[in-house]
Order: sequence, then C-alpha cells, then structure tokens
Amino acid sequence: MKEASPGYRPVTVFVAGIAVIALVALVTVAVVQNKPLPKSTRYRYGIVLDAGSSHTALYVYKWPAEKDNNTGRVTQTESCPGISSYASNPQGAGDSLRECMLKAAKWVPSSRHGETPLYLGATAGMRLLNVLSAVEGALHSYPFSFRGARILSGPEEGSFGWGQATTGALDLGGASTQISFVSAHFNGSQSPGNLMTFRLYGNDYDLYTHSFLCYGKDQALRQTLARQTQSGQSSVSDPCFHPGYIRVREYSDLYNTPCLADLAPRTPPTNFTLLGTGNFQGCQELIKSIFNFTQCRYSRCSFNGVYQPQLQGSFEAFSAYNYVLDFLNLTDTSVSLEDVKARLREYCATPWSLLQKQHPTTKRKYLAEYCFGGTYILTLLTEGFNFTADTYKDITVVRQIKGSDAGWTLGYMLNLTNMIPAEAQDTPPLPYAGYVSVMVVTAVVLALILLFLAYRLQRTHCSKPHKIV
Ligand SMILES: Nc1nc2c(ncn2[C@@H]2O[C@H](COP(=O)(O)OP(=O)(O)OP(=O)(O)O)[C@@H](O)[C@H]2O)c(=O)[nH]1
Ligand SMILES: [Ca+2]
Repeated sequence: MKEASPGYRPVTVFVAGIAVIALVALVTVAVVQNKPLPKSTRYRYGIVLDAGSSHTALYVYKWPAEKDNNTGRVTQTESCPGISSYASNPQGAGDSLRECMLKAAKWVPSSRHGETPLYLGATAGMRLLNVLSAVEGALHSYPFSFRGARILSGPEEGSFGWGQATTGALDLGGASTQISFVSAHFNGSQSPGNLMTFRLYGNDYDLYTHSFLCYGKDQALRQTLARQTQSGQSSVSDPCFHPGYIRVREYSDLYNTPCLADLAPRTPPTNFTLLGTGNFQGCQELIKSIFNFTQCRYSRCSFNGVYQPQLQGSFEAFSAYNYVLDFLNLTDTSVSLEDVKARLREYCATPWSLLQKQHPTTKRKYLAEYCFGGTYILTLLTEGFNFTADTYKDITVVRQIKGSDAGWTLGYMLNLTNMIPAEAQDTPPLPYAGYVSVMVVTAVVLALILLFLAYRLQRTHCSKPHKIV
C-alpha cells in the first residue's frame, strides 16, 4: 500500500499563480502609470497683453499641466510701450512690442511655445482699429499660438476683473473706470446691459457691472481742464494742482481725444498756462462738474443716468486706486473717509516746490497729479458710486487678487481657454506617492486573500480521505 503524497492540486496552484500575477501586475501599473510629467512639460503657460489707454502690460501665466482648473498664477509681468500712441504709425506699434515678446519667449520653455496661447485685449479706451490690425500682424510672427487681438466690451472689462464671488471690483484706468459687484437687488430686469451671469464652481451669479468710458483718471482730468478752457482762455487757475505749479499746455493736445469731441473752443489760442492753486474743496467742486447727477430713469443711478443697484458686500479697488492711495498713504483699512479728506486738504495745499524736494525720485507727471487723482477717487466713490462713510470701510485697496496682479487679464484668458470651472471641482487627484501606496496596499491585500483561499483549498484537499490505488 502506498500513501498519497500531499502534492498540490492544480486548482490550488492556479489560484496561487493568479495571486502572484495580480500582485506583480498591480505594482507594475502603480509604478509605471500616472508618473508626474517630466519637468519641461509639467506646466502650461498662457500670455495676455493688456493694451490699455496709458500702457501695454504683458502677463505670463503658469499652472500645473495636470490641473487645468487650477487657475493660473502670474509668473512674470512686463510693462511694454502703450500702443495707442502709434495711431499715426501703426507699423511702429507692432515693432514696439518686440522687446517684450522676446522676454516672453525666454520665460516660457521653448518646448511649450507652440501650444502657449497668446491674446491681446485692448480696453475700450483704445478704439484704434488700424493700430490693432498692425499689432495683430506682428504678433503672428512669434512662436506662440496667437489667438487674436480684440477690443474688450465694457462689461467684459468689468466682469473679468471681478475675481471673488463675494467681493466687488473697482478698477480705475486711464481712460475708463469699472465697477462690478454681486447684488441681491439686481436681476437685470431694470437694466439688462449691466448684467453678466456666471456659473462658477456650481453656483450661479448675477453680476452687476458698468464701465464708464472717459471717466478713467487721465480722461477725467482732461474733462476738468476742458471745463476751464471752453472759452479759449490763455491762462487757467486750477485748484487740483499745487500752489506754484506752472505748465504751458497746447489746446490741440488737450482736446485730441474722443472724450472731448465737440467741446473744443472754436478759435482757441495755441497754448494755455495752467497755474496750480492747491485747493481741495475747489478741486472737488470742479470734479463734480464733470458728472451729471440730475437725470435717472431707474429707481437709482450712479451718475450720467446709469443704473446702479444698492451697493453690497466688500470691494477690492485696484490700478489707479492703488497707485494714488498708496502714494498718499491712504490704503490702510483703518483709514476713514474723513481721514482721506483731511489728507487731501493738506496734500493739495502743499507747495509744488516743497513736494519736489520731498520726492526727488518720483516721476514729475505722477507727482503733479496725486492731488487730482486722490480728489477724483474720493468724488467718484462717494458722489458717483454712492459709497458713504460707513460703506467706504468695505473697500480694500489691493495690488493683487488671489496672488495675481489685479485686473481683467487672468479672467479673460481662463474664459477664452474654457478653463473657468462651471461646476464644483472634484476632490483633487492623489499625488504620485499616495497613488503608488494605495495600489501596492490593494495588491498585497488581494494577493493575501487569494493565497488564503489557496491555502484553504489545499487544506480541504489534504483532509479528504485519499483514494488508495
Ligand atoms: N502714480 C502712478 N500712476 C500710474 C502708474 N502706472 C499707471 N499709472 C496711472 O494710473 C492710471 C491707470 O493706469 P492703468 O490701470 O495702467 O490704465 P490703463 O489700463 O492703461 O487704462 P484703461 O485702458 O482705461 O484701462 C493712468 O492714469 C496711469 O497713467 C504708476 O506706477 N504710478
Ligand atoms: Ca486697464
């Protein structure tokens, strides 16, 4: 009689084999698949040129390639020449951006050039189509994926500058100014032209937005000068400039803007002399004269008959709000409206000669215009947009929103590349190390279960009485 050897049954061997193959396969997949991208392709880039009325700014955005919804962060900015000054020489406008574009080509890795979108957005203050088409031609010659140059509409300029759902945006440019905020009192029924609807992260927003062309800081200043030179005066005493400030200006230069169309005196002298008197109150009265507060066919208006719902929530103010209030040391959140007035009263009255000594390195043009700029901001916010001493506290002056330079460029690019997530984001993907760990643990558990099954099968097999041959 021969006792049967405890040999393994084919089924046991099969199950154990599967267990080993499963383990090897899972670990291999975990290690080989889903590896982080090589360094050179780990990020995507996007370039936006903001062709404003007073300057052109270049923004290079960068974001992780795996997370297209992880809105880009600006990595580099560059101030380029303003193309609006090339109206009589459109070719020159294209050439003027060359240096800036070469810098962008250095910042973006060359392997990414071809797929990097390049946009040029001109703001409403710059309706110079001939310049725009010349620039368009020039931008095609760079290695990026040029997606066109166009003029933003007022609502686009306002709404793309709006970044956070709960915070309104105040943008003061050279030619135009924008106000945008979410208001529970606004659904567009009164004034559909001011409504922009957004679906962001699963929520719908009705955004009120308006862009006032000719009410940017530079054009508003021109409007005040026009108010004082309409009869062709040869000398003007201007309360918005410091005592002792004297400057000779040309009529043709002042009135050379669509904002003052038809306002120019018929037969003006060539020049007028601007003499500063440095009087805050007089300056505020002068500024008020460029707003129309009388007509409003809606339940409420800001100015010039433009509908504006009741202000709501907090606001972030940027561009010239930031340049001017920062210089005047008025950006601290503890600063009240009364503090602003007191500072301006004292600042505007400061003699020009003293100011120049106090700020020897500040650009003269900027230095001369902070009294006007500050007074204009105060008047625009309180008389124009109806901020009160109480709601003024809701305004924060910022240079950046969420780590990016404040402005419309990021929102514009994200919108055009379809990267603004309409729905709430899924939970973020596991990092590579986490992914490998989960896969290995799953594989080991699976293999253990299979081995255990194989063991049980073997045991059952051994405990059965063997047939004796
Ligand atoms: N003091 C100061 N003023 C600045 C500076 N940069 C720009 N400005 C002025 O601030 C105002 C607004 O500037 P921007 O926001 O660049 O205006 P913009 O985008 O060219 O103009 P829009 O087309 O109307 O948007 C203009 O009057 C500029 O001359 C700065 O660094 N310091
Ligand atoms: Ca601007």
